[in-house]
Amino acid sequence: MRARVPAWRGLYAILDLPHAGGLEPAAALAGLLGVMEIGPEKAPTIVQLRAKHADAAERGRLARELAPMVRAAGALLIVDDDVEAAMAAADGVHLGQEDMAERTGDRPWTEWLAELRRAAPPGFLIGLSTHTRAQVEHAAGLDVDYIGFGPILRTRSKLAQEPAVGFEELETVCTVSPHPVVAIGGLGAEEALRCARAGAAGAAMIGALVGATEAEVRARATTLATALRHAIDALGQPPSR
Ligand SMILES: Cc1ncc(COP(=O)(O)OP(=O)(O)O)c(N)n1
Ligand SMILES: Cc1ncsc1CCOP(=O)(O)O
Ligand SMILES: [Mg+2]
Repeated sequence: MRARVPAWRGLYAILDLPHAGGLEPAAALAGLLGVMEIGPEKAPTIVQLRAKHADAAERGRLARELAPMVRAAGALLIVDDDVEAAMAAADGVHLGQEDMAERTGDRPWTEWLAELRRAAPPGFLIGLSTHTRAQVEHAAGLDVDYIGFGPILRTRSKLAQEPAVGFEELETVCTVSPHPVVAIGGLGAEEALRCARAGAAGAAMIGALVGATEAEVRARATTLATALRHAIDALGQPPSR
């Protein structure tokens, strides 16, 4: 996904901080990046830094600390919410509907995104959360690289959450979205396979990737990424685009 034609598919690992397993950010990240050992083309290449409780300075510091580890592993780092930290240190940003509304005010989203593209480095990725079909249709006219869609199921990792959308709705959205669809919310191994079958390009996870040690995180991430990769390969068809 470094180029703006996202052929990427697989596990989208979210490093949610503070880490629920109690690990330091670098240790949790090292666990997630262990999946690169199964080969970049067979592994998740995306890690998102989601640090909702950090202030801008701390998030920027975390992004700068973690980005070299992610790059050294051949993966990509996306920063949640924080355009400035993402542009300074990472490969992309993930924005939600509320993030966009706050950033754009009265301005059309297309105009603000065009400005972001001009300011951002080449290949900078922009992801947008969607929760309804109307939002997916709106996103279809926006210059974003992928959409998140969910929560597919209820999640324990986000307090204020939209209603769960389910797998049937995911399948419909995957057929109508011109952008790759990253499913999110309440996903584990079984659910991720259902997302792949529904046509999702990726499955994003927080809780399923939490462990009390780096080795435990690594084992979870590797198992999930491998299962997802096999399911996608078995489908033998491109994901939603
Ligand atoms: C891949 C992906 N999809 C959706 C989200 C959620 O973003 P948002 O709706 O802005 O909520 P927060 O994560 O910021 O609380 C995501 N982070 N990643
Ligand atoms: C950030 C976010 N946005 C929608 S669901 C969710 C949390 C996903 O976490 P989990 O994989 O633990 O359900
Ligand atoms: Mg957000």
